[in-house]
Order: sequence, then structure tokens, then C-alpha cells
Amino acid sequence: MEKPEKRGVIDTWLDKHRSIYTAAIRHAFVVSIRDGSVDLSSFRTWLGQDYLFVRGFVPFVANVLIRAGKESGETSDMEVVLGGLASLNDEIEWFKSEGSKWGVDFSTVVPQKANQDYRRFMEALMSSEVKFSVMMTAFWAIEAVYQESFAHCLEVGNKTPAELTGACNRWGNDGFKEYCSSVKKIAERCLENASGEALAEAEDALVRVLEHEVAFWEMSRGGQ
Ligand SMILES: Cc1ncc(CNC=O)c(N)n1
Repeated sequence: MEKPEKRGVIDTWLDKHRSIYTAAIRHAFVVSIRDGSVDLSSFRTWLGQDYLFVRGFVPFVANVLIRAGKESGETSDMEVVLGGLASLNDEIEWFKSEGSKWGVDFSTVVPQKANQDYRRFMEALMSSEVKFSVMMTAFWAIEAVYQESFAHCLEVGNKTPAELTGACNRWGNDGFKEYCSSVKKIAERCLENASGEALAEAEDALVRVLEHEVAFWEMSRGGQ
């Protein structure tokens, strides 16, 4: 048996905002991948848009890395974030090979509104005014939505099409789950020492990530 994780403030927030959390991790687009009914034009839209998203996510994670080096209590924190950044390097390569597999030419993909809004939100989080605990909470939420969503597509009883299991494995694998749980522990530790103001900001950032994720899935499902 795995040791149950200590319940922290993030779990309390997830309970409080359960409906938007569920909307983010069990979106109709994700459920359609799991049940095999996914519209491949939606998948191609998601692929192109997510490639652009990830290109914006890299500088965000690089910022988290810099701030972890300066503001984190434990030396291992920086290593966790560095691991995430390293896997984004592989991820960009994976996107490129998927792009050619699906005939999606990234150089012609235009970011849609949900993508632009999400990237603008990440940029705002990179401001030095934003507390590290807030940034770390948002970072965890961004990663956790993908982990929970794609792991669902691999759970027993799935009818995920074989050509989509690569995407599902990328975020649904156990290593990514472990990484998300390490990120969550760092965020929780930062939040334990946070002011009331920082806590309110972190909760808000968490909810806003979930809203952006829902809008991102919606955009993908819309196709084009
Ligand atoms: C929209 C969105 N949210 C989270 C992730 C997962 N993080 C890095 O890949 C992602 N690729 N795209």
C-alpha cells in the first residue's frame, strides 16, 4: 500500500472547487479520447495549439526554476523543477514528430483565444510581484490537470485509439504522476508558511488555471 499523502491546503481547495476541478480533469474531449469517439480533427487542433502552449510554458518553468533556486527551502526543489524542464525538451521533440505523423504544420498554426489568454496568464505569473508560493501552486495545477486527464485515458476499460496512446502515456505515466506529487509537496510546504494574502492569491491562481484548462479543452473540441 502506498502511504497516503498528508492532506494539505491544496486538497481543501480542490474539495471547495470540485466542480471546476472535475470539469478540467474529465472534460468531454478527454473522455472522448478514453472512449474512442474522439474526433481526429479535434485531436489535431489540440496538438497544434498545445505545441504553442508548451513553447510558452517553457519560459514559465524556467522562471519557476530561477525562483526555486533563490527562494526554496530545500535544495531538492530545484532538482524537481529542473527535471520538469528537461522533460519539456523531450516533449518539444515529441510534438514535432507527432506533428509530422498527423500532418500538422506548426509553422502555420495560429494561437486561438483560449491559448492566448492562458499564455498571458502564465506571463503575469512570471512577474516578481507574484509570490513564489502562488507561482508554485499554479505550476502544480497546470501539470496535474494533464496528469489526471491523460491517466484517465489509460485506466482499465479504456478504448483509447492506439495512435493516441503515445499522448496519453506522455502525461499519464507513473513517472509524471510522481513528479506532480513532488511539485505538489513543494507547493504545500511553501503554502504552510504563507501569509493570508498569499493563500488567497494561490487559491485564486489555482481556480484560474482550472478555468484556463477547461477553456483549452473546449477550444480543442471545437476543432479547426
Ligand atoms: C494546456 C496544457 N496544460 C498543461 C500541460 C502540461 N504541461 C506540459 O506539457 C500542457 N501540455 N498543456
